[in-house]
Amino acid sequence: MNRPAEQAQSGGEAIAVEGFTVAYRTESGLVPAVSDVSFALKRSERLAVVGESGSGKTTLAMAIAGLLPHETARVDYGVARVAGRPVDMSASRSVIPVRHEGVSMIFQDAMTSLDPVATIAHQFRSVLDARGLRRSQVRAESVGWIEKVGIPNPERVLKLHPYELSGGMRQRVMIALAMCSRPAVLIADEPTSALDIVVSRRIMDLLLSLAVELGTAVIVITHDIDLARKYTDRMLVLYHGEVQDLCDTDSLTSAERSAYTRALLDCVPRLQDYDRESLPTLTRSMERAAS
Ligand SMILES: Nc1ncnc2c1ncn2[C@@H]1O[C@H](COP(=O)(O)OP(=O)(O)OP(=O)(O)O)[C@@H](O)[C@H]1O
Repeated sequence: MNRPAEQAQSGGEAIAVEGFTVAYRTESGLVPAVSDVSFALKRSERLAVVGESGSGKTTLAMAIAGLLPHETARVDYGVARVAGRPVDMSASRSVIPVRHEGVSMIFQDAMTSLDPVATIAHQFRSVLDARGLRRSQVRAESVGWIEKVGIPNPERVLKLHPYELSGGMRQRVMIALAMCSRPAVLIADEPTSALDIVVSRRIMDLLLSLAVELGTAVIVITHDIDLARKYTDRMLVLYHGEVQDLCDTDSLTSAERSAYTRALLDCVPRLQDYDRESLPTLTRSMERAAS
């Protein structure tokens, strides 16, 4: 994909991980969820992580963001850098996970990540205070960010609580809060699956234009292959926690792709398939792709 603004921002490495492996601690011992994942992204690059339910997408995202505590999971890796600096990505020693510096994350449901009892102004303060800004600067930046994400009347919105906003507005506030720390990497876990198709595409357009402006690399976790193909440069396909393919989005349909990736693509519903006798399943499609 050729985006001039993006090229101006690109160049530097945003994130690099090598041999990234995560296992959950359970009563019956360590259960592997992600095995030996390696990738690197430049500033403004966009990676989609796709795969069926349970393939390890969220685990990968949470571990990279630093949101898995030590009691829950063990994280092993060879190399982990964010914005060129080594980062300790072993699961957080604290019971309350501490987000890795330079990595922000947004979730499907803004209500679960916004503090329900704090005003929007308070939530901006708690992020922007970390940058050592004066109170008046925090206020001005908060107003600026609310405007940037397309919400009118920012002074009024700052006084509201999350439950007083619509779902689309909450999602926009969450994006503003995630981006105002100017992260090198933004991880968006199913950012639009709770929204209708029109709002969902608008939110993706907004998120990615901010990422271009700030030179932030974006990792989108999604089940929506069409969304991934429209909005990302590269795809990482996971199955049982293992990488099946890591390729340019444009080459996703190439015959060189793994049987799993081809089966996953075969399961994307298409309008022209309306008269298919039975819907494709991953198991049947994989058998066909492998034969
Ligand atoms: N806290 C946990 N303890 C033990 N196992 C877990 C825990 N959380 C997730 N798992 C397991 O890890 C594997 C990967 O789960 P994960 O949620 O990362 O998959 P996913 O691809 O994000 O799925 P989905 O698309 O449904 O969100 C699954 O087998 C899941 O059951």
